[in-house]
Amino acid sequence: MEAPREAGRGAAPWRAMSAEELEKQYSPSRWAVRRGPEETLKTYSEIGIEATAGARAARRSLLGVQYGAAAGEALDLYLPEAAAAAAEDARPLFVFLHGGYWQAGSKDESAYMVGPLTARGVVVAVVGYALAPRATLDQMVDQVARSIVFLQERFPSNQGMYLCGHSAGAHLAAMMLPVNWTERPVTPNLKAFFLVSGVYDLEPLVHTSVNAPLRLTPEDARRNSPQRLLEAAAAQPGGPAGPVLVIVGQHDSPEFRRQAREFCQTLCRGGWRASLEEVRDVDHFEILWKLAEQDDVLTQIILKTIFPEF
Ligand SMILES: N[C@@H](CC(=O)c1ccccc1NC=O)C(=O)O
Repeated sequence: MEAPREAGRGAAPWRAMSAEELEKQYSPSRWAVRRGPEETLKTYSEIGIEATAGARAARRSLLGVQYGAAAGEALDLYLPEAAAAAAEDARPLFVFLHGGYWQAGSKDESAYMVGPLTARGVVVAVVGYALAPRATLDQMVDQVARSIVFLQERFPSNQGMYLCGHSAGAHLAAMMLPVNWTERPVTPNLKAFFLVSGVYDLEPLVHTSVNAPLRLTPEDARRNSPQRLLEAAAAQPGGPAGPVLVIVGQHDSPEFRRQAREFCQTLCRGGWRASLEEVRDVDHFEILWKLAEQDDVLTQIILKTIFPEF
């Protein structure tokens, strides 16, 4: 059975796929090369829990800081070595959004990168957001925007805000690109985006099991697709923010890799300083859990973006 098609929409390859193939393309664990799907997801969770416990044991942290009044609107802050409190404001701020298809995952098992980044004096914020079916995608996008405003107000002298998301979190981070911050209480000092193994055109997901708790219509999907929004918009009002690194694993599925390529092309056409980074020999999950390693290639890309002079 072929995935439903809408007359007039482009010849995107996913439209010619069977429902079974589409389901597989958007099941990242089925593309892991070193372990089966179940073991992959189990390892991903174990490493996330272990890295987060390690970060909370080794670093000063402020947990469950509410950026909004609703349930789920909280973030964790991880602070570098005991700098003078005032100095914390004048540091780079790395903001992370976890994956889990907007229906799973949490800030409490996502502090993978805290060790290497705080060791270099970077403040790390791991943002939580409400999940489906309790929250809609539109509400999650608004929560992320409000968390970024909150962080800018909490760290007004920050040396740059670096927004990173993995998988569904990369989607939520990408949805910040078209935001007109003049309509928000403060304009964040966004210096770069790291979009890791994301989805940017959500319409294919409407026809997979991912959509069960989200219940997106094709219109909901298009409204929440940065690929669609940025095709129509030029670079961010007031000029493009800093570099946008669209990152994908060599062993991500062909659809995830196509989405990364096409989104990067759209950004470049819109005047953004975007680049495509394919990380060799990692799958959808290894690409993230290796951020716990100081010498990991993606850790080094992030650090060289934050500290170009080093
Ligand atoms: N059921 C999915 C799980 C998944 O896609 C996922 C799991 C953890 C973190 C991110 C994920 N993907 C997108 O956000 C799979 O089979 O790969």
